[in-house]
Amino acid sequence: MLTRLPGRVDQGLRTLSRSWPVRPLAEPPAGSGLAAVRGDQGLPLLGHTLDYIRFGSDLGRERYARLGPVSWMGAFGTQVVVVAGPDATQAVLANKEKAFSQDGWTFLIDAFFHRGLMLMSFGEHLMHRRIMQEAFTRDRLAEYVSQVAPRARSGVGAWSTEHPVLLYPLLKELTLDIATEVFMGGRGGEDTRAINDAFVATVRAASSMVRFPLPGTRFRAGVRGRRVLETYFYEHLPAARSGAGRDLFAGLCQARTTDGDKFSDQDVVNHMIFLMMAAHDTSTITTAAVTYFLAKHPEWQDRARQESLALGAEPVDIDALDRLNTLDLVIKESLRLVAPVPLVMRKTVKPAEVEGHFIPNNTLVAVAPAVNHFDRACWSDPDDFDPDRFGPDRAEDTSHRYAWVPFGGGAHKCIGMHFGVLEVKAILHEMLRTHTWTVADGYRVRWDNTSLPVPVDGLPVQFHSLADAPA
Ligand code: HEM
Repeated sequence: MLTRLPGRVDQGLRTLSRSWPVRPLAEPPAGSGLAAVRGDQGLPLLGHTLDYIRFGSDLGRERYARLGPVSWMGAFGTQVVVVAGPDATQAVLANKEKAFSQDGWTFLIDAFFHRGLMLMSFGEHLMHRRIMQEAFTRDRLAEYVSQVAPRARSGVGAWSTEHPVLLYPLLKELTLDIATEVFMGGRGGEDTRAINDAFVATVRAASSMVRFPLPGTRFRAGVRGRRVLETYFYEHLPAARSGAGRDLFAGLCQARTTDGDKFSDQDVVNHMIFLMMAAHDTSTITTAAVTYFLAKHPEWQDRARQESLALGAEPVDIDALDRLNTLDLVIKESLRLVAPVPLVMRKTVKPAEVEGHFIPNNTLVAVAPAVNHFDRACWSDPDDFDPDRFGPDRAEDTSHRYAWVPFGGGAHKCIGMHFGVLEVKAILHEMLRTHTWTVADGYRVRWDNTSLPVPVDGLPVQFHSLADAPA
């Protein structure tokens, strides 16, 4: 749908986006020496929602170049301060003065992901994070990988090579399947379809334009989906609590800090619902982006395949995945070019200063990691696909601590980062070991930014079985 817009409509939207009168958000306190944050409302009510959906992080890049690292815009029916560039990102995410809470997320997704780890702030967050960390140790990750690998194998093995397939929905199905295994230990397998539907409804609702449970809306479906998920997890909780299961659900039940802190039943259920959401779309988007870039750059596909074939046909374990160095470079580059979480939300709990700008109390703040990923001060030719930029000789990602931030930074840095990359690697390893793939000549994927970026057209890919390849 988005791709069919004629070029002149895009051009008109771009011109409109830049044409609004720029004004200060709020006057800084007299004598503070701080500058006002400058920006514009955009369309009444909608603000810049439409241009964001259309242009995604390109909108952030344009505003960063024009308005600097701290600006504001109308969005989500309110005013949002947008922070971009590595120094400003560091100021917000490192949060030294404790001026930024997670309530920026609460505003958007609390109805569905109530009391997930990412929605907690300060002392309470720290306590919950310490407990959750126990479910993400390397030993635990090794167990999860041992459950991912067979699922990846059977999933990829079933994909058609007869004609082009829409990769994105296939990957979504596969990652949901993997989640049922790794997160739930296959428990409640008979309910998988209903749970998947409920889960999809909650995720879709998070990006709903309508923010009330009116009949027929995504929001209402999401609230219902949340209820289904709660019932489901509470039903399976006693078994997860009592057994010695090695899945994530059991891991959260068993997690204890050295001080003996542990999760209540309610905590476990809330965290599970959030974790499913946090893990699912992000890993799917990353796998889709890597597949796309490898199709566009067959020399990298070949290079990655050599390493996968060298591992042999045994299902991979965590140590084997760690040896796939080329895939590591490609995944990092794909996460740079297509950051699955392009905005990280915060809200001020007191007046704050970022890069000499004054942000009033109670203001929504959106940090834009995707903009940093194209900053010419950090990256050479940032629009090019060039995985070697992450190699030891160039290490462009170390040009600034906050140059490469697909997983965020500071106290809320993604707790599932290693698991996410391992899952993406396990799927791609299986794809590389068994197939080659291409996209149509001249094809360029377009990302829909209504929620997290997803390929507008489902990403058509033609797979060829390696078994059929000439020797
Ligand atoms: C490629 C995959 C992933 C990407 C790009 C990603 C990205 C992010 C980002 C940017 C944040 C920071 C949010 C903030 O600062 O407010 C975050 C937080 C989080 N992620 Fe991920 N994520 C990925 C995979 C996963 C997976 C697989 C899991 C779980 C198994 C997970 C669980 C979480 C949790 C629980 C948080 C909140 C951490 C906290 O607030 O302390 N993520 N993720």
